[in-house]
Amino acid sequence: AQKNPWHTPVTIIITVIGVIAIVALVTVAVLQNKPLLQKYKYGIVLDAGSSHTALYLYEWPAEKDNNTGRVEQIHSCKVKGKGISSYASEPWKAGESLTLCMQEAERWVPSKRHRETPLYLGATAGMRLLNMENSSASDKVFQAVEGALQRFPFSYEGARILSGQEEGAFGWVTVNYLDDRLKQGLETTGALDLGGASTQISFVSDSYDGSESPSNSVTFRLYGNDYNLYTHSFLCYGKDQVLRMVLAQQTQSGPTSILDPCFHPGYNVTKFYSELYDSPCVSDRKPPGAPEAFAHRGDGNFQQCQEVVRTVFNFSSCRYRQCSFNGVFQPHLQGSFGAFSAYYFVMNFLNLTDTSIPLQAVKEKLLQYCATSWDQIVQQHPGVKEKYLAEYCFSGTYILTLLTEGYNFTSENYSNIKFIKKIKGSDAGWTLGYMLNLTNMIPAEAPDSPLLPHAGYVSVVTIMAVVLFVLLILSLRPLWPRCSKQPQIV
Ligand SMILES: Nc1ccn([C@@H]2O[C@H](COP(=O)(O)OP(=O)(O)OP(=O)(O)O)[C@@H](O)[C@H]2O)c(=O)n1
Repeated sequence: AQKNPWHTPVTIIITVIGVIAIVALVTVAVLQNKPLLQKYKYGIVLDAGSSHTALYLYEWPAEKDNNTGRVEQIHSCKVKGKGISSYASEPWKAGESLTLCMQEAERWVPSKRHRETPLYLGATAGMRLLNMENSSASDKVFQAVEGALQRFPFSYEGARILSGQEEGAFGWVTVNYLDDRLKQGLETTGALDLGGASTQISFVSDSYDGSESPSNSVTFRLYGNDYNLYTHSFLCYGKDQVLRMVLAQQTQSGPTSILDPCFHPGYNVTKFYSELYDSPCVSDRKPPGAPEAFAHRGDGNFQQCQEVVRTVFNFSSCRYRQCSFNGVFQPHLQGSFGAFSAYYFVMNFLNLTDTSIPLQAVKEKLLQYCATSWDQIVQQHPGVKEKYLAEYCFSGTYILTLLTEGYNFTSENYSNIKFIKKIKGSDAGWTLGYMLNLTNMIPAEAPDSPLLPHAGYVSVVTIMAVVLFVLLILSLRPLWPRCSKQPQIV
C-alpha cells in the first residue's frame, strides 16, 4: 500500500498551526475592537425660567465624550411652584423648591457617578428682570439656590444668569446637535424660543457676517466648521410679559373694568393694578391714581386682539438695512426653523402645529377659537389648568403676530417653521447646548474617525483570514494525494 503523503506529521502540524493562527486573528479582531463594557457619564442642568424651573438629566457613553449625537436626555423634572425669581421676598423657598427634583436626580444617577456628575443652574429672563429691578434680592435668591444645590453629592459648577445671547445661541446649538447637523456640516436649522419673559430668534443667514449690528453675532467653530450665527433675545417679549404690556395698554386710564378682545366672552376675573404693574416691563406705565383692582372681562375678538398686540411692537425706526422690530437688526430669514417651549405648548394646544396649513386658515381658526365663550372652553378642556386655558387665545394671537409681523415670516416661508417639543427624546431648549459647551463636548475640529467602522473592520479581517487559509491549502499542493486509480487521458 502506498503511503499517503497527506498524513505526514509535518503537514498535520502546519495545518493545525495555520488554523489556530487564523482563529486567533479573527478572535483578536472581534474582541479588540469591541467597545469596552459601556459605562455612562451624567450631567445635570437646571433651567431656572421666569415661570418655572425644570431639571434635565443627560447621559453619554463614558468612552465617547468627544463624539456628537451621543448625549441624550434621560430624565426631566418640573419643579413644583413658580420660577425662582418669584421668591424675591422669601429667598430660602427658592432653594427649597428644588429639593424634590434634585432627590429624583440622585436616584437616577448611579451613586458611583454622583461625585463626578456636573450640576449647573442657568437662570433666564425672570432673573434678568429681578436683577435689573433689585439686584440684592436676586443675589439672595442665588445664595439660597446655591446653598440648596451644594447639599447634594454632585459636582456643583455654579448658578448664574445667562445673557439673552447665550440663551439664543445655546438653543440653536441644542437643536442642531440633536439633529446631527453640526458634525455632518449640514445646513443648520434656526431656533425660535418663546418663554414667559423673553423670546429668542437665532439662525445662520448668508446675508449676515456679523459686521452689521455685531451685538447680534455669535461665532463658533464646531467639528471643523465655522458658523456665524445671528441671534437676538427680546426681553419682555416672552408671553407673560407681553400679556402685561397688552393689559397695560388697555388700562392706561386706570379703569375699574376692561373688555379685553384677547380673552373669551364671559371671562371675568378681578386683577390688581399692583400685581399687573409689578414688573420692569410695564412698571413705568402704571396709571397714576388707579384704583386697587379692575374687572378683566373677555370680548373674544381675534382681529381686535391682534390690533392691541401690535401696539407692543415698534416698527417706526430702523438704522440698519432691515429690522424685525424695536429697531433691532435682523438679516433675511433663511432655511428651516424649530420653534419650541411656549411656541409648542400654545400651538399644540390649538391644534396648529401643522405649518402646511395656510396662514389664512390659522387666522380663521384663531378667530373662531377666541370667539368661543369661556364657559364652553372650560367645559371642552376639563383637564387643563384654567390659568393656562384662559390665555391661549391671547398667546396664539401673539405668536402669529410675532412670527409674521415681528420676524417677517410670510405665507411662503411659514411652512419652514416646525413646532417641536423634543428631538430624539431630548427637549429642545438651551440647556443641552449649555452643558455641551461647558463640558467641552463639542470639539472645534472634526475628531479623527477610524478608517472603518467596527463591523467593516471585522469583515475585512475575516475575509483576509479565509483567503490566507485557502492560499495555505493551495501552497501545500505538492503534498496533495494523487488519485492513482483515476484513468489517465493521453
Ligand atoms: N402646558 C403649558 C406649559 C407652559 N405654558 C406657558 O409657557 C410659558 C413658559 O414657557 P417656558 O419656556 O417654560 O418659559 P420660562 O423658561 O419660564 O421663561 P423664560 O425663558 O422667559 O425665563 C409660560 O407662559 C407658561 O404659562 C403653557 O402655556 N402651557
